Amino acid sequence: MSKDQHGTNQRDIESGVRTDFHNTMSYGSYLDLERILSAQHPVSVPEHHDEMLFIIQHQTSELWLKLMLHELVEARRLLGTDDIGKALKCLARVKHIQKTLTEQWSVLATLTPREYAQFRGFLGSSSGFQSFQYRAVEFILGNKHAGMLKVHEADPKAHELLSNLLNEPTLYDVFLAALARHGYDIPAEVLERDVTKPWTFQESLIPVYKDIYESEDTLWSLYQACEDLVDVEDNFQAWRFRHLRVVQRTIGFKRGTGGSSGVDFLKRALDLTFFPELFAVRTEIGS
Ligand code: HEM
Ligand SMILES: N[C@@H](CC(=O)c1ccccc1NC=O)C(=O)O
Repeated sequence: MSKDQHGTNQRDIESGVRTDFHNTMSYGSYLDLERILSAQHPVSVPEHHDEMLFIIQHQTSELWLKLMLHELVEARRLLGTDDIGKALKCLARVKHIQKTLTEQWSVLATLTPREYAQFRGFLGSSSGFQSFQYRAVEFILGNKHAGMLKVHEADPKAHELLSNLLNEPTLYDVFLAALARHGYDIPAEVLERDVTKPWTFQESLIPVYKDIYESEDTLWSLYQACEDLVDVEDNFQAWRFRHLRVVQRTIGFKRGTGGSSGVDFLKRALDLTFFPELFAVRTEIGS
């Protein structure tokens, strides 16, 4: 191919393209980029090059967590009004956000142990354990823990959000109430449980799920909702596992800045489950 066939290698800006934003909303003003892009404040002295990666990895995670919570709250509301199809739309989005959050660990995994050690001391006792949005997502999915509120006493808005979620039914509570309205036999003690407590395994739900999974008459959207909940739990565990592995390759078995034992503490989260009956029923499913 001759050189001049490549032309100017520059795209003309069409005459219709708007270029004057003195008096009209622009991309940057709509998205408040001035604020977002001036919110990275490395604390290391002298400033460590890799602290920017560390900050942006966390900030982008928090933005995705914000959207994830927004969608989970809406999915819970829609299940409460029997808008199952619309709730599934929200859960589908949640699942994609989770995938993005899990994939983005590979960016932080480029941080070597020595690079991190060079600015870790400047982080003091701050830790992801104090992420109120992460805790809010855990709460709405059923991993309630009243003791976690204490961490947020110095931040009234975060404390209020978590306190509200602690006292409200979880996504799963609302789903089970929807199943009851659709004629499934959900025991009263399940529907009237103390929602401030973590969900615990309910044997009585196994026949309900066996029926949903095996009957030809099951409403497709209810079946799909069960599978979406399984996906959400799977994706959540995948995030926890990637966090654990990145922590292990970065700080080994050092204690966490938040005061925990570190890797060992994170490992114990892998034993937690949001929707245990949806996994247990699989043992019972026949041909
Ligand atoms: C080099 C990077 C990271 C290291 C070494 C690390 C380390 C740790 C450790 C040791 C803990 C246990 C609590 C403690 O004692 O501090 C923890 C908890 C946590 N971290 Fe990270 N972390 C890293 C990156 C991240 C990122 C990018 C996020 C994203 C938001 C995150 C979110 C969390 C959350 C939510 C918890 C609480 C988990 C739970 O309660 O089970 N971490 N982290
Ligand atoms: N817990 C981490 C520190 C850490 O990762 C962190 C520190 C400040 C803000 C967010 C953090 N991310 C996750 O825990 C550590 O022990 O190194």
